[in-house]
Amino acid sequence: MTLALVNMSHSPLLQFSEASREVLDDLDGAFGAARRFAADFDPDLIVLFAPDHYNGFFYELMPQFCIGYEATGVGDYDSEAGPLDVPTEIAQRLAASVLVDGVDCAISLKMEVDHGAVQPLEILFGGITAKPVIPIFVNCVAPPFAPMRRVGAFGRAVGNFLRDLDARVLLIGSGGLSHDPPVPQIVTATEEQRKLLLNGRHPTAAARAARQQRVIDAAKAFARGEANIRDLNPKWDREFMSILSSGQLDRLDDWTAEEMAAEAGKSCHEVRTWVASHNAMKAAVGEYRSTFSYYRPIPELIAGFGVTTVLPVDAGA
Ligand SMILES: O=C(O)CCc1cccc(O)c1O
Ligand SMILES: [Fe+2]
Repeated sequence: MTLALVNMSHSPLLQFSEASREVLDDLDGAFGAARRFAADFDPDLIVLFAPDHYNGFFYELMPQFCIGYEATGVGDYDSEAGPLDVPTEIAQRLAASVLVDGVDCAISLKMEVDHGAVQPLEILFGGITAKPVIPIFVNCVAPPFAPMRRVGAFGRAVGNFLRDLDARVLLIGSGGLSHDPPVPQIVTATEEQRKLLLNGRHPTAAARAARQQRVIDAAKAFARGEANIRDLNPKWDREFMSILSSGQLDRLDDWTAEEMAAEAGKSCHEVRTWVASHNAMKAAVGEYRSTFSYYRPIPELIAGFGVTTVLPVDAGA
């Protein structure tokens, strides 16, 4: 086993925003650093912790964690559609091992993934089939949420399996830090939104376009300071990132979902992918160190945007 980790925020607004050249160039610099890190590491396998935004997982049956044995990109926001290259046999052994380790985890023989899983693969590797990847869904948008200590335990169970796997594995955690994009909420949903949240699989092109346009318009208003969504919280984001880089992951155990959303917006729960992946890293390798870290609050993307790369302490300089 040899491990490396990349955590990165995502935003489908990257392709649809009015962010300035300066902002996009700055962000591209961070993507470049993460891309070089991934290329240097040259993984045999990617283990990708990702949220879903009501494209593959719905309230009809909402797990907290799900390991994909096969997976397909749905192509929202022009993200790449089609099958991922999932090594099914390893995914099966991973799931069995996580269960034996004491964390109840769903499996999917036909997972559908959205920009949350696809965007980091596109940015780091140029596409969804460039490398074998095991996608792992972590519920980050649909309350109620697993307690943070459970997210940690899940990550460690994944790490315990990877420790004994004979492969170079790149862990990825995908998702924003503080942010509050207008994803429909079950408690305030209209009749039509309720249908989407319950089982909105495979919407018509028109329905998808309308839904996405709402988010694109909200981003433009937010950048002008006019949207009715929660502000980004750079202080919270920086503190969260410094806890992860400190290695003291148990400091996150008692964070409650309500406090997190109150401080950093409803979609800040996407940090659960960072927490799971860091716990996996720590369980597999022991001490780790950050080798690159970028942060910038980017309202045009509705994202406190972070990019970090991490190696085991004993991996050399
Ligand atoms: O329409 C959606 O599905 C939400 C899109 C979205 C926007 C900003 C940051 C994100 O992380 C994100 O996922
Ligand atoms: Fe997201």
